[in-house]
This record gives sequence, C-alpha cells and structure tokens, in this order.
Amino acid sequence: MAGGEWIMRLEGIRGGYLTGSFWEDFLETVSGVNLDIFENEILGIAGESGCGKTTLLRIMYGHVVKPLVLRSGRVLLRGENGVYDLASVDLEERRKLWWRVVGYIPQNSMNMLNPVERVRDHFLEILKHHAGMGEREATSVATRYVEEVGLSRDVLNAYPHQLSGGMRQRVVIALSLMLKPKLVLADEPTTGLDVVVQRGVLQTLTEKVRSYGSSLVIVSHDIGMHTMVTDRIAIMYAGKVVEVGKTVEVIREPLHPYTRALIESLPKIGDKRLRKGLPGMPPDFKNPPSGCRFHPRCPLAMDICKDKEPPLVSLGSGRLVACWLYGEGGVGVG
Ligand SMILES: Nc1ncnc2c1ncn2[C@@H]1O[C@H](COP(=O)(O)OP(=O)(O)OP(=O)(O)O)[C@@H](O)[C@H]1O
Repeated sequence: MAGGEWIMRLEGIRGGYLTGSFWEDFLETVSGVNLDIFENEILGIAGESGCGKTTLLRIMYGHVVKPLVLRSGRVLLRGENGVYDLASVDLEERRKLWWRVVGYIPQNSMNMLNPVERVRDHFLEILKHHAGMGEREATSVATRYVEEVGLSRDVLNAYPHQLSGGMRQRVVIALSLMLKPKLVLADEPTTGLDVVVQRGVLQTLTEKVRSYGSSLVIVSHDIGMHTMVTDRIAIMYAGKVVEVGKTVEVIREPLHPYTRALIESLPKIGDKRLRKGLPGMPPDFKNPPSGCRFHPRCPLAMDICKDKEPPLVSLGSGRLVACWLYGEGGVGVG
C-alpha cells in the first residue's frame, strides 16, 4: 500500500501534440498536472477516452518524441543514485533508467513484439544490454521470468504470432518486470483480451509488482478494474487531474461531480435500472471552456465555475479535489 516516500513526482506538467509545422500549432492535452506516486503503491489513472491519460503516461516514462511535446514541468524520478528529472536528462541517461528503474507497458503492447524475432530474443536483448548479462545467465533468467508469469518455458522458442493475445501480454509483462523496476507504467494493459484472460493477466501483473516491492501506475477508463486492483486513484478530465484519493474512498464517496457521474454510470449487482450516462461531450482541447473545464456538463455548476479555474486542493488524508464546491475549505496544492 501507499506510504513513505514518493518514487515519482510530477510538477506542473503541460504537454500535448504538435499539429503543424509551427510552435503555435499545438494541442495541449495535459494541462498543469501535479501528482506524486509513492513507493509500494498501485495508482490508477481514470477518465473518459481522450482525456489525456496516455499522453501523461508517455511523459511520465520520459518518452517524449514528436509530435508529442512537453511544454513545461518536471518529471522527478527517484533513481538508484538520486533524483532525476526525466523531462531534462539526456536520452542516454533515460535509457539507463528505462527497464531498470522505470518500466513501461504501452497500449496494445502485445502487438508490439517484433514478429520476426522469437520471444527468447526479446528477453536476451534487454538482459544483455540493460543488465550486462551473458547468453547463459540471460537464458536462465528469461526462463525463470516466463515461468513466473504463468507461461511454459517453450514460449521462449515461439514467434509472437504463435501465441494467443493473453500469452503475448504475459510476455510483455515479464519483459517489463524482469529487471525489477521501482516503477511500472501500464497503459490499458488488458484491452483487447477477453474478460477471463483479463483477470488472470491483471492478477499476474499486480502480484509481481507487489512481490518486488515496486509501484505500478495503471491507466484505464474501466473504473471496475480500478476498484479491484488499485490503492489510490487519480481522475482526469480534459487534461487535468480533478480528484485524487484512496480508491475505496473515492468510489464510496466521490466528491467531484465528474467523478460522481463516472461512478453513477457503473452497473451495480442486483440493480437492473438503466445506468445514467454523462450528458454532453468532453471539451475540444483547441478551445477548452473557461474556468472549470467540466462546468458546461456539471449539474452543480455555479457562477464562479465559468470564470475561475478551481485549484486542486487538499481535504486531508491524501484526498485532493479541484472543484469550487470544496475550494474555499481546502488547502491549495498548486
Ligand atoms: N499523435 C497525436 N497527434 C495529435 N493529437 C493526438 C495524438 N495522440 C493523441 N492525440 C489527442 O490527444 C488527446 C488525448 O489523447 P490520449 O491518448 O492521451 O487520451 P486517453 O485518455 O489516453 O484516451 P484513450 O483512453 O482513448 O487512449 C485526444 O484528443 C487525442 O485525439
């Protein structure tokens, strides 16, 4: 569970995509995010499709290549020899941190395996280059990790297309975890798998992360999944973090009207009533609403919401919310 020191600290992250050849042709899809990820925790990032979750995760990994651009902010990562700002260290330094300190499971990662390389070669390449192992040691480590994620060692001799989607995803999980990074970033790690396989893959991922004492950030729009596996949850809306807290508390008593709407839309066991969806559309990043970006869809919007952006304030016990309903009572955190 969460507690102790942060392993990653995000400060004032603003990033997005270049959409043309000029600096002004820019779509800001992450706007001023501040967030700490603590040691030994599983943090979920949730929000509607297109709210900026993947953009934020890529920035957290320090994999910022055009058209993705980080306009401002710091991505502080506690490494073996001190704190690094992934937003400013050079590529060589970031390469040393990738796999060993911070691991990444990108969206659709199971399709990312090189189709002309056997599974074994994927493992050996990482173990040789990032851990300096020789062939023999690397092969024995690869065998152990493949088995640890519930696969047979024969999988090492297979080509990716010979494996099912769930098996490929387990391979990607083993690859990203085998150097025991302190922090693993997983983007929709079970999308595209059937429900039963999803559960097994999630269980493997979270069990391994817990047993290595690593932290995991898991991006998904699936609140049910967050309820099952995460300790804390950050809710994003239109490029901003609008609520953070312990998952059980956020689910039991959502504070931000957007979080309430997300939770309201979840099916509940035994309740056959049609769930209410959230009316309206997420805003256009090119021309976001003034004040609180959620105000045009918010059933509780007040005059101030149109004029002034609510800061993310602390309500104590690690609960943060960006909403004028709580704004005056909280302690601003930036
Ligand atoms: N390469 C790109 N160029 C321009 N705009 C992009 C690019 N990639 C993403 N976007 C836009 O950035 C916004 C945020 O996208 P992002 O993928 O971060 O959201 P998300 O919350 O992860 O969504 P999803 O759950 O659908 O993956 C979206 O409006 C998307 O269309």
